[in-house]
Amino acid sequence: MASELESSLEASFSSSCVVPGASGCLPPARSRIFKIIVIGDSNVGKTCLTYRFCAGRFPDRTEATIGVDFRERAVEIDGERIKIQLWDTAGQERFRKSMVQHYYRNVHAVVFVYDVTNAASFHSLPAWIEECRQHLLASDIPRILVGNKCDLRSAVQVPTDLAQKFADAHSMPLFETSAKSPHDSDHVEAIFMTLAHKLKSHKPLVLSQPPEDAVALRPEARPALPCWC
Ligand SMILES: Nc1nc2c(ncn2[C@@H]2O[C@H](COP(=O)(O)OP(=O)(O)OP(=O)(O)O)[C@@H](O)[C@H]2O)c(=O)[nH]1
Repeated sequence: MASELESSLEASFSSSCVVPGASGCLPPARSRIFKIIVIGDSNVGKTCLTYRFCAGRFPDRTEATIGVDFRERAVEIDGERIKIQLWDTAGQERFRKSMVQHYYRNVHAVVFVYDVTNAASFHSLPAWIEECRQHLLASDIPRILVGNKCDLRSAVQVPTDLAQKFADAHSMPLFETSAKSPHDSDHVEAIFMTLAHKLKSHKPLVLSQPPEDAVALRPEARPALPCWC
């Protein structure tokens, strides 16, 4: 499944109409697709965050992710319809092994997640950053840091100023949020939409030739490092 998905991602376009020229069918509306991987320790809430953004609600129940789950949502930014594809990865090492190389192919952005009520999940972040480095993730792709479960105020173990220092040291913006309670702190919707805006402006793709039934893409010359300030 991952490899099928990746081959479609290599094109980074999708079409809402797959029968060119069929009567009554409008010309295909192509959307750019952005692959965002969501990584962090098990139980920090990666599934709930991706579900909140794509389904608009907190899931009734979750189980440990095995391998990877995909969720997708189409959004419109400045008149362009783009697809945000979230790869919800397994936090447990035993459920990651077989899939890990797939996560890191053709990635457009990374979301690092920790649980504000679990200091260990915060202290694991350097290991997740190192994993990205080992998989040769380009240093200029957008990365953000998300502290989840802010609704559990009395149980917070990771103070905001500590998390902010870490984020600053790694040139990432920090968001504190709750997948469960959308009114707490930064809104999950706003976090992913902010990322979508950055991707739209910083990762342009252009058609190399007008396609009939095939699309070839090449990235434009890369702009300078994105500024997250
Ligand atoms: N209170 C609270 N609980 C949350 C929140 N987000 C997730 N949870 C709970 O945390 C637990 C783990 O959530 P998941 O989304 O499955 O965690 P995960 O990071 O995907 O875990 P793995 O799949 O094992 O990597 C579940 O019991 C969720 O209900 C949140 O914002 N607030």
